[in-house]
Amino acid sequence: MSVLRVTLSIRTTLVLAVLVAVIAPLAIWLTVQQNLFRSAFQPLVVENRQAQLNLAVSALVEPLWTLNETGITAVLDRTVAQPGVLSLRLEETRPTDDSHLVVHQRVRADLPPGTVPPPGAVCLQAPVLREGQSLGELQVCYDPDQLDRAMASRRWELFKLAALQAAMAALLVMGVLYHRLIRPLDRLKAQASRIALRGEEATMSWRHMDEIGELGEHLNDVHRQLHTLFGQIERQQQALEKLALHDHLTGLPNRLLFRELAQAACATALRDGHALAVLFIDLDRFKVVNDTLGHSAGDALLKTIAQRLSSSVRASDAVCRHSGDEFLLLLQDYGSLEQLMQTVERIQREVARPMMLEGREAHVTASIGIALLPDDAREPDELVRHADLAMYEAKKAGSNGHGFYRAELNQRVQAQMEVERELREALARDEFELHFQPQIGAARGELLGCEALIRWRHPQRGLVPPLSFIPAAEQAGLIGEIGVWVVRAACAQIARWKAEGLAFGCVAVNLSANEFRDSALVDTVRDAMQQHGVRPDEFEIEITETVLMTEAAALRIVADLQALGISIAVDDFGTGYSSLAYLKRLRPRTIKIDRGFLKDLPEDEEDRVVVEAIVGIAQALGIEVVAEGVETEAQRDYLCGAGCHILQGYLIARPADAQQYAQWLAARPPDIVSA
Ligand SMILES: Nc1nc2c(ncn2[C@@H]2O[C@H](COP(=O)(O)O[C@H]3[C@@H](O)[C@H](n4cnc5c(=O)[nH]c(N)nc54)O[C@@H]3COP(=O)(O)O)[C@@H](O)[C@H]2O)c(=O)[nH]1
Repeated sequence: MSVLRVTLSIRTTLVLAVLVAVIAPLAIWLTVQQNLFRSAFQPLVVENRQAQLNLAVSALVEPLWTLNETGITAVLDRTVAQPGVLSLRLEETRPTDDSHLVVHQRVRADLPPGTVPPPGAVCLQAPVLREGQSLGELQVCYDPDQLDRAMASRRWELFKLAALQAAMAALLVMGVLYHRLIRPLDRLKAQASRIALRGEEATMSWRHMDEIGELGEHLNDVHRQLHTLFGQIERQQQALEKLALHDHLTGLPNRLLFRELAQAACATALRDGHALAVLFIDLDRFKVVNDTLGHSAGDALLKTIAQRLSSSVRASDAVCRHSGDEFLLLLQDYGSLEQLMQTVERIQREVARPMMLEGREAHVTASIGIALLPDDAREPDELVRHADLAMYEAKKAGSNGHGFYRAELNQRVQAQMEVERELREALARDEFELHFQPQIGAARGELLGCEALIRWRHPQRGLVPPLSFIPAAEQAGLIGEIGVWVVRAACAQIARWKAEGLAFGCVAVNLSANEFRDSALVDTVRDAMQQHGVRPDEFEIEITETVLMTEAAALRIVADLQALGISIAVDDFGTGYSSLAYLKRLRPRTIKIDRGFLKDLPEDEEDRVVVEAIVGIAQALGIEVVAEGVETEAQRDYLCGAGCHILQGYLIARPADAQQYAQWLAARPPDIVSA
């Protein structure tokens, strides 16, 4: 069903309605009036005509009798001038001479002469009698439209009167409607528009408390409520925006806002040729403070540093918390490089000031990397990345340092990223392989086992040693996947040797510190051993001392591995913290003296002292000592004499792939030590 949409405004509708309401009754009234008039005046007209005729006839008796022509003419002229009379005709009958007929005719002055009676005229006639004797006959003809004419004239008068009344009524009604309806409606409309546009001045005063006035007051209420509501929403929105763009702990802009500020600042600096620097700040020793004094102290420290950084630079510069203990500074128009360095040193001095946390004095320092626009980069993300690289480089040189970005840092990062990409591909293409280096008993030379050492068979570069890719894998977060591969590959190899009937002893694998962050390592090892039927005495894990010192979860994971029956060897012993407390708690099966202590043996006295001390401690704790990197017979003899239990090194065999190692096992002399 189609809906007819009426688009007439209320104003137009009301005007039309008022006009119809005034004109229609007026027209009806006029029509009724006319009919009433006609029916009332019709008989009067007839009577009036008859009376006129009678009057004229009476008036004619005397002149006709006396043959007074002047009198006759006067009566006739008077009669024809009567309203409604068109013409008259008097036939005179002379008493003296009947045969002689005198006829008098009159026509109304505005009619052409000779038309008696005019066509369509209503004619009345009567004899003129004197004492029963006929003196003549008078015929008077009347205008048939006399009444209509009279009515028309009256109708026009009535119409003018009625129109005047109607106009006055319409004006009155329109005036009332305008003041009480149309104008208030217009005001309502304007008020609603202002509310819709959220105008401040939307409240209106309403004098008449009629329906529209009440509606207007309601709108005032609505406006007040909306105003309050919008105010709340705006405040909440501002709070949300602040939350989204600011760090909730320090209140500083976060990296999102920093990016926006930096974008605008870079554009202005490039346009105006001004200097601009981005400083990447990383706090040294924050982790130590956080770990020792607790997280609330760490939070307080970050807030203090945020205040110190903000007060160290101008209000036009931007300070932002990037993440954790990292901050970004945007220094606009910093002046000369010398002035920039003064600012950097001021920041470092401010950060390094001691502070009281949890009743204890604490202090941290700042490592700062600096990238400059436009020399180092032209857009914010790149400036931040380069400043980060410079900070990383500065930190490597020691804490509380600063350094500028250099292009070769980026090249190094590019190379690192390339290695990472290649490592991912290597994992996917299974390009890694394990090599094995034997470990033998120092006293009798019997085979005790081997160390599994990873190699990367690179399609172009050939066999790549682990030190060329393990650090990159650690940085790329790929060391976990590589560790899983090593564990599974070692277990699979053990299963193959067992299937071939080879006596291989115990296989030790190397795992990095990062791998001891995730307790899933225990499941990986258990699953691999179960899958390949490896016994716990056939499998060993080598960890470095630093793992135990730096990874909080490592001790728990090591304990879980030991609970599986797997033995632990502490690698590179003597190069790290060499904490006796850890040794006592961990109880590894072996410790491996780092080959750095062996290379100048037996000549170097200090190395001899270290080796003998390690052997002494190990013996006291019931731990066996592996001497790795044994290259000469003199080293071997000294180490055997010093009490080392196990030997590993080129003197016995170089690391070899599984096939060569199996051949070595099959061909090896029965007693290599005593040879
Ligand atoms: N996380 C993992 N680390 C691993 C893995 N495989 C090896 N590594 C670590 O890489 C480092 C270098 O290993 P590599 O190049 O294989 O060198 C080993 C031996 O070849 C070398 N060695 C052994 N005997 C001698 C010797 O007489 N002289 C000499 N100059 N070098 C010798 O020592 C390395 C073994 O050292 P260690 O592990 O400390 O016993 C090395 O730190 C490996 O740990 C892996 O799968 N995952």
